[in-house]
Amino acid sequence: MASSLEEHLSDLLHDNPLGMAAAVAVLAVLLLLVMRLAAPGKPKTFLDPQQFQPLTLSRIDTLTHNTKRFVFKLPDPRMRVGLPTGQHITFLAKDSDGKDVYRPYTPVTDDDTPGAVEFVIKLYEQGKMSQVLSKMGVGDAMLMKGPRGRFSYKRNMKRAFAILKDPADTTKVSVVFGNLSEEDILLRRELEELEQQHPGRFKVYHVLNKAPEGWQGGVGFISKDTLQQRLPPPADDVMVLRCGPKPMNDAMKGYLDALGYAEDAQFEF
Ligand SMILES: Cc1cc2nc3c(=O)[nH]c(=O)nc-3n(C[C@H](O)[C@H](O)[C@H](O)COP(=O)(O)OP(=O)(O)OC[C@H]3O[C@@H](n4cnc5c(N)ncnc54)[C@H](O)[C@@H]3O)c2cc1C
Repeated sequence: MASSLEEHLSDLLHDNPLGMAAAVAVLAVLLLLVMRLAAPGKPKTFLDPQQFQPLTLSRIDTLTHNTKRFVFKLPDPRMRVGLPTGQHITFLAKDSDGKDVYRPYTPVTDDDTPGAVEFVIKLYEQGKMSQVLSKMGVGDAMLMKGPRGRFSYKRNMKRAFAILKDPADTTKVSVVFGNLSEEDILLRRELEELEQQHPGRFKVYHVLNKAPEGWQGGVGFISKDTLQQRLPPPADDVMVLRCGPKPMNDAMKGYLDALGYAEDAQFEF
């Protein structure tokens, strides 16, 4: 039997060497695939809450006069970052004096994205981490740890912010977005696209300190009246999330308290 199989293979190779070579190549690829699938221990997610690990920068896009998108490559193209919605990642770097600087950042890619994680970061001339990020180039590494944060989102948890791609989630989102000038509005096109794709479910209202002539949105600081007009009134299924500089967050908390939003219906990142 063995010798007849050998003879058969030898005849086959002799008659059709290219076909045989292709069959061997296909078999080798299949074997590799089976070995990869069966390989134990390859992590599916990157983040480790216990330790900082380096991620290599693979692309930098300039978005506005002071904001860049930083794309980091995960160690395996199939790997995901491993960050639940609403949580953030801590970056660790050395400042110009050699001291450790820790800063939190929230990726703009979601946790289904394989092989990469992207951040949109505003860079401040005097900011410690901003200075490190400004000097980074493709191929440089940043130390990251996570997930971090007290807020974790569950579908339909509250009308807080939606997983818009989840058709079973009926959460409605109202964003009041304050900026200094029109040039400072980040991801404006993406936000407008979300409004168009989810009419009645996703709304953005822009407020500018310095508004151009003919501006349709709010002008000045975000006021108590703006919040009253643009947010759903307090209710058991309404939650307000604040994110911004401390003086602004403190002012918003005062307005939200006065408008009757309960303590546990407010969250500050
Ligand atoms: C949960 C969470 C998620 C976040 N996610 C993001 C994100 O996705 N993208 C993002 O851009 N930011 C994000 N932030 C903000 C981010 O963590 C940092 O606070 C921000 O990048 C500034 O850090 P920095 O070290 O560059 O500035 P810092 O050194 O902390 O300085 C902060 C400010 O003080 C000013 N300043 C510093 N030193 C001086 C000085 N000597 N004189 C005058 N002014 C000075 C700086 O110009 C800057 O305006 C997030 C914050 C939180 C809490």
